[in-house]
Amino acid sequence: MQRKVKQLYTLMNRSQMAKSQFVFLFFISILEVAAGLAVPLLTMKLINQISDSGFAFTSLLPVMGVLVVQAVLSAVTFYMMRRVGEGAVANLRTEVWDHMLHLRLPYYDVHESGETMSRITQDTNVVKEFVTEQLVSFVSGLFTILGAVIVLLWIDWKMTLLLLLAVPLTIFVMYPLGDKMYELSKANQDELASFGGRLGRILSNIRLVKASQTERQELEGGKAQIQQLYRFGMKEAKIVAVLTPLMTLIMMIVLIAIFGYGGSQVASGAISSGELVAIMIYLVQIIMPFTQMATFFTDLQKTLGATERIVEALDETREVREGKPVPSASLPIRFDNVSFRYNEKPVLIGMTFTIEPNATTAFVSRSGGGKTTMFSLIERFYEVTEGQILYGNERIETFDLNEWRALFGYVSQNAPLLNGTIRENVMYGTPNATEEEVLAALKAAYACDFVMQLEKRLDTEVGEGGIKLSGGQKQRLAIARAILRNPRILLLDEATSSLDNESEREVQLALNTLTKDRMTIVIAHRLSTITGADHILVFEEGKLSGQGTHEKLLQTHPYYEQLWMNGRLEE
Ligand SMILES: Nc1ncnc2c1ncn2[C@@H]1O[C@H](COP(=O)(O)OP(=O)(O)OP(=O)(O)O)[C@@H](O)[C@H]1O
Repeated sequence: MQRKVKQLYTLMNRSQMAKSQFVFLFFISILEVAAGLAVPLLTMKLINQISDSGFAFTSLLPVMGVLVVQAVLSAVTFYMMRRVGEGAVANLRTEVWDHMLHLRLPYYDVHESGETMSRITQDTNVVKEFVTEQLVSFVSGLFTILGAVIVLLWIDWKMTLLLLLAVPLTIFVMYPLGDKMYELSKANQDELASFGGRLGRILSNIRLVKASQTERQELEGGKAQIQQLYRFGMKEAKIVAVLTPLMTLIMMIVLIAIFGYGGSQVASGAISSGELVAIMIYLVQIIMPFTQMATFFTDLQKTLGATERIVEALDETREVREGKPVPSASLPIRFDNVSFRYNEKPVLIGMTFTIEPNATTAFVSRSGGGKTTMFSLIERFYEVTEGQILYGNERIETFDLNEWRALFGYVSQNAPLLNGTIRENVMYGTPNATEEEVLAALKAAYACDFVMQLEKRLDTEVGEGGIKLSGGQKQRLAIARAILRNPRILLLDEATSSLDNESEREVQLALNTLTKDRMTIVIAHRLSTITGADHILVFEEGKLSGQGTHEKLLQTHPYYEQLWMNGRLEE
């Protein structure tokens, strides 16, 4: 528990919560509490005065004055409280978002995006509600209780001790329930995150779901999780349902005891009726924050659960971005005895080869042979398990990551598009491009004609993942994006796979312009598209089994020859 509270404290510190504002808030709430504590005393005075010398309007003024001051202070406290809390949580969200964007790719191999989303939105929201709503009212409640108890001790210490009997009783009730609440809320948040993950996964593949008619199956899966969430909710409800009336019950018992005792004191003349009224108002002032504290502790437990999950995510390693500047000359990329595995199974074993600048190099293997993995290693999405990859004579990990990734343009098999307009998609990664440059890139990618026929042209929305475009159109936009980026190194993954003959010819022409005098690495699925490559690397079983030009390989490499005869690489 202590460790978790410390975690929350560190997290709030990390969120750069404005300390000066917090201190100001603290003082204002003390003032508010002081004003509140003065009210019963002034009321006592008023009643005593009325019973001594009758009612006079002016004797009301002090109480009214203090009530107005208290109201103003309360408004300021509320506003400041929200300001500090909202500010802190905005910073926290920014930090989590920033962190998520810069995590190493392997994190996303094991965490679903929906789960990550829930961390950024829901967990931070739990922290926010706690900081903005509970924390300060807890502090001012604590002051109110302390102040009221001190004044009560002064008025009648015996009665106050009777009142304080409620404290151990309450702690006895609250502590075990609070622990249970913590476990529940963590399980609940985890389930919610996993439900978010499911939603993201299913909704982004809704076409597949419909085509496979798996709506019912997905509904059942979702329903099971919804039911689980319901059960958690109900368990939580049971605890709160018991806790709140239990607290009220304890308070009522104390109240009745005080009433009985106080009444007899007034009857015997030991205290005045003004004093009894003051005692009663103090009691109300104490009871209100006291019952609130029951939810404070359950909320604290909930918040600690959320905090732990945020801290877990923030503790994940980020990509190291700083490094040497990348040399300005085009240099070869060399794989020097590189081995790589994602988990247990090795994907690449002892690879040694060179990719020359200003040339087109093609990777050939059966499906699953590790071609995409090599792209990922070159782009530094993953790190090699053994050996090294060199740019010139330097290991690629030593370069500044931003500069390194800026070298690449990537056109992939499934042409990823983001939701947004055609313009936004082409300019993604090149935000400063001019209208002319965008149009030139579209033209070079043979995409200008179809874009100009669209009603809104460059401002046409492509839909989620480019759903409103054909496969070939998407691919040509991806090529236009790469052309606009004008990268030093071009990575092509089966760039012409979803085009008909006519578009394929056009795109091939565009690619020829794009690849000219540029280091280009192509993943080949159909050998016909790479016969003209300067250099072809053939991989088998995770190892390099041959290299050379198409003609040379046909003569010297039986496996390559066999692939060529088959005309296809897929199993
Ligand atoms: N993120 C990952 N985590 C674990 N294993 C992976 C991951 N990505 C790929 N693999 C595995 O690594 C092996 C190589 O995959 P890779 O995608 O590099 O092959 P590929 O040659 O590009 O395949 P294809 O031609 O079918 O696109 C495969 O066995 C695949 O299952």
